Amino acid sequence: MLASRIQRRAFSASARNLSKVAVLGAAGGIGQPLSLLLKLNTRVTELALYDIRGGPGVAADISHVNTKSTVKGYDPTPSGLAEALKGSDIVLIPAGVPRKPGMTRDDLFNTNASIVRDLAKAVAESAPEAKLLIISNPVNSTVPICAEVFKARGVYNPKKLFGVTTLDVVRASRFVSEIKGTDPKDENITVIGGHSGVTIVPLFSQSNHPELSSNAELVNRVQFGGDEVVKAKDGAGSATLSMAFAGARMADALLRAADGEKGVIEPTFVESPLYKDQGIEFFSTNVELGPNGVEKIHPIGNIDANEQKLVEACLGDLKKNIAKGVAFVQENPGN
Ligand SMILES: NC(=O)c1ccc[n+]([C@@H]2O[C@H](COP(=O)([O-])OP(=O)(O)OC[C@H]3O[C@@H](n4cnc5c(N)ncnc54)[C@H](O)[C@@H]3O)[C@@H](O)[C@H]2O)c1
Ligand SMILES: O=C(O)C[C@H](O)C(=O)O
Repeated sequence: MLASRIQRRAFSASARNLSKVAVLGAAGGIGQPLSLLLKLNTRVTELALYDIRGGPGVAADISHVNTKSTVKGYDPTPSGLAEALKGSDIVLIPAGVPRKPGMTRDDLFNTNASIVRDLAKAVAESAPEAKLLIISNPVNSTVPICAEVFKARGVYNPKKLFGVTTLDVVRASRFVSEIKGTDPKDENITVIGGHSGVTIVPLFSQSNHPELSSNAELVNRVQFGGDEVVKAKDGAGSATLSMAFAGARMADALLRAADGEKGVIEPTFVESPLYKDQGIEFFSTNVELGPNGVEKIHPIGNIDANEQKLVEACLGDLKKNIAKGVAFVQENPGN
């Protein structure tokens, strides 16, 4: 009995991968708490923190947290960025500007598109095998930007590129638990589509509370939850702490899948066959994760008439957002 427990423990320890995780934009509002949460994740063995300002300071601070992983901050130079990326298994990108009240995520495109394009180039050159998690908005466009950059360099692997939509799932679960007086851990809400306004489609008909799909106020709150935070922060940015939590959850899901855990499923914005016939290359649904990233893309499943209308509204906007990202790289390939 004891021997088999020891054997099992020895197996799980030896089966664990060494995992280097890099955060690009690590000194920002999301980057700092995200890096801290990654420092607390025992599956992370090496944490590489890069930012155009403040990376080494954040790294020195976090490195005093007494968990086993090593933490290093890198200089804001091309060679610092390359060093940070080299050997990374997972790269998270929260670099870029956040919204102010009155702005849409698409209003961030002009600034963030080139930031993400240039960081994606560095990832394609220094860590083409890494799983790349894009947080920078507008996610519906920044993910296609990364795909184009990778394609141009012949290193695109659609199984390894993810738009992080986990915050929508986190919010949906929390908002439902507030209405129903339940524990959010028991409220698993699938959210599909993209990550902005009407492209965010919660599927309450598939949850413990199917009747909530007709609760227009709740659906609207999930779709525009980001605006709530932007308004409350009153010019000081958008969601950072809840986003760090969500980003750390997505990274953990990939780390668990890489360690061989089966049945790890998260909704995430990936290249998807589901609406390709309508010219929509990327879509978020539940995705089963494995050691190589995307293992299986789930279909949207049964949805009710309310949700069908939401999906229709989503597809139009999503198609435009994706096309904008693709066109940007084609017209502005950069260096
Ligand atoms: N996907 C989501 O659900 C989600 C949620 C919240 C915020 N966001 C987005 O995340 C992004 C960051 O938000 P924030 O609140 O952390 O902003 P922030 O301004 O606090 O931090 C951004 C950081 O990026 C750094 N940066 C800028 N250009 C860089 C570059 N070329 N290389 C490396 N670092 C660079 C900045 O120095 C800064 O430290 C925004 O675009 C925001 O809209 C996405
Ligand atoms: O709302 C934003 O601009 C940030 C983020 O996308 C969010 O959903 O909170």
